[in-house]
Amino acid sequence: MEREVQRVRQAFLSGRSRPLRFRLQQLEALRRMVQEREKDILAAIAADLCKSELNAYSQEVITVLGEIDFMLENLPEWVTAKPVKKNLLTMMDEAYIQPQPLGVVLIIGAWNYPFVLIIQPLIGAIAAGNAVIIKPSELSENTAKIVAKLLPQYLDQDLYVVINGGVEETTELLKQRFDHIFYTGNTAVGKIVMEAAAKHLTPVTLELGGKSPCYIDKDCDLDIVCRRITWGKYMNCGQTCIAPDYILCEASLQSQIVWKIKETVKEFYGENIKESPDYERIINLRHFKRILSLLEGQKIALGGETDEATRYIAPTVLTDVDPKTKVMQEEIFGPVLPIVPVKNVDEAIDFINEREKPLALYVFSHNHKLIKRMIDETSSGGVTGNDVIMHFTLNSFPFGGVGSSGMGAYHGKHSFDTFSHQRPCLLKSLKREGANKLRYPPNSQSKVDWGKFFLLKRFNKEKLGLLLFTFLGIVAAVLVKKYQAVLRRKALLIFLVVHRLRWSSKQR
Ligand SMILES: NC(=O)c1ccc[n+]([C@@H]2O[C@H](COP(=O)([O-])OP(=O)(O)OC[C@H]3O[C@@H](n4cnc5c(N)ncnc54)[C@H](O)[C@@H]3O)[C@@H](O)[C@H]2O)c1
Ligand SMILES: CCCCCCC=O
Repeated sequence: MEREVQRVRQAFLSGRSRPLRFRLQQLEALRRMVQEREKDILAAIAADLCKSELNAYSQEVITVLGEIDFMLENLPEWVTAKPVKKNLLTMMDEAYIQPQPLGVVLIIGAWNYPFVLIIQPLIGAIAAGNAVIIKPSELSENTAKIVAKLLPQYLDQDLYVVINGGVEETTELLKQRFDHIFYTGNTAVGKIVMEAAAKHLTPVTLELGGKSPCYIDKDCDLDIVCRRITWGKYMNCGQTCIAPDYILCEASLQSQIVWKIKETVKEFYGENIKESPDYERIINLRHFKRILSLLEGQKIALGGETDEATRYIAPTVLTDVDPKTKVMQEEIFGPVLPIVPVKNVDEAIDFINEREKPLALYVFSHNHKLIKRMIDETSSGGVTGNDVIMHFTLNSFPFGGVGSSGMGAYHGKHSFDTFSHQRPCLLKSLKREGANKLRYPPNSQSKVDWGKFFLLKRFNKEKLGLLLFTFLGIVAAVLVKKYQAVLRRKALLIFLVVHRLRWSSKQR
C-alpha cells in the first residue's frame, strides 16, 4: 500500500497533472470512457443494485457526463490567477490568488450510487490538478471491478489509481499520508476516517448521512406532494443519502397521505412491484435484516411485504410513529417511511432542532413564508422546498452536510475549490526600500502613525480618484523625465506627507 501511494506521489511530483491542457485531456478521456464503455458500466451497476440500465443511466451516468462537460467549459477560467484588492502598502505590487492542486487525494466511495459517488469527486480532483487514489466500496463489487479495469485504459495510469478491497485495505490505506481525503459513507466510519486523517493533519471532506425530515403543511395539494415524495423515497429502494427519511405532519393528514402514496406506488411500479424494472433491491442481507428490524412493533399502513431470497422490501409507510422507537433513532436507508404526527410547524421545527443536523430538509407548503421560516429556524446540509432530492442535481449548489451529516462540499466549482489550495501570491519589487523602513526596527510613534495611515486609512471614491490622478501624474513625469527618478520619489513622498498631515489633523 505504502509503495502504491508513493508511486502516485512520485507521479504528482513529476508535475504533469498540473497543466490545464493535461487536465482537460484527462477529463475528455474520462468522458470517452463513460461513453464508449457505457454498457459495461450500466451492467455492473445493475448487477450490484438490481437496477435497470435506464435507471442507472439517469441516476448516475447523466450526472457524471454533465459534471465533466461543466468542468471542461469552466476550467480555463477557474485555473487562472485572480487579482485581489490591494492596500496602500502593496499598491505597487502584484497581488493575486492562484488555485493550486493539493497533491495526492484519497477518494473513498459508498455502494448506493457506486459509480457517481467515486467518479464525480474524481472529476473535481482531476480538474484541480491532483493525483488520486480511488477506493470504491467493496459492497458494490461489480462497479468496483469495472472502474478498476476501465480507468487505467483511459487515464494516466500512475496519477489515477484504483485500489479495491474491504475494511482491511481501507484501514491500511488510511495509515498513509494524503493531502486530502474525500469520504462518502456512514457517520460512524466518517469518524474513523477523520481520526486517521488527523494523524497527518490531512484535511477531510466527509459526505455522510442522517435522517432527512420532510414536513408537510396542512393545506398542500397532497396528490402532487405524495407523488414527489414517493419518487424520492423509493428511488433506489430508499438507499439514497438524501431520501426523505420520515414525514412530519398533523395527525389528521396521515390517512390521506398513506392513500395517495399507495395510489402513486401503483402508478409507478404497477400491481406487482416485484416485477417492476424500476424497483431495486436491498444491497445485502445484513442491511435487509437491519431494515426489517425497524418494522418491529410499528403500525404498517402500507407495504411491509418482504422476500429474503431476493432482498425485496415493498414500499412501506408507518403511521403514528413514536419518536422514541428504533426506526426514529437511525437513518433508515431503505423503503420504509415513518409518519410522525406533530401539532403544527412550531413543533416540527423543535423536533428537527432537537436532533442531529440532517443532510437534507424538505418542506411542502403553499405558504412561501412558512418554507422560509423552516429554512431560517433549522439547519441541514441542503433544502428543497416543495420537492425532494432535486437540490442534488444543480451543480452550482455546494453538495454536502453540516454537523453530523458531514463537512465540506462538492459538485461543479465547489469540487474544484475542495481539491484546490487558494494560494495568495504577493510579488514585490526589490526597489522602493525607503517605504519599508517603516516596518523595520527600531519602532517609533511616527512609524506607528505611518503604519496606521497605510493600513487603516479608508479612501472614498473621490479620494481614490485623486490618488489615481496623482499617481498617473507621477507616472507621466517618470516617462517624460526618465532619468529624474529622484524627482518621482519626492513627488510621491510629498503627496503622502500632505495627505497624512491632513489625515492626522482630522484625527485630532
Ligand atoms: N452525503 C453523501 O453524499 C452520501 C452519499 C451516499 C451515501 N451516504 C451515506 O453513506 C451511508 C451508506 O453508506 P455505507 O457507509 O453503508 O457505505 P459502505 O459500507 O460502502 O462504506 C463506505 C466506505 O467506507 C469504507 N469502510 C467501511 N468500514 C470501514 C472501516 N471500519 N474503516 C475504514 N473504512 C471503512 C468502505 O470500504 C467503503 O468504501 C449512509 O449513511 C448514507 O446516507 C452519503
Ligand atoms: C439522483 C441521484 C441522487 C444521488 C444521491 C447520492 C446519495 O446517495
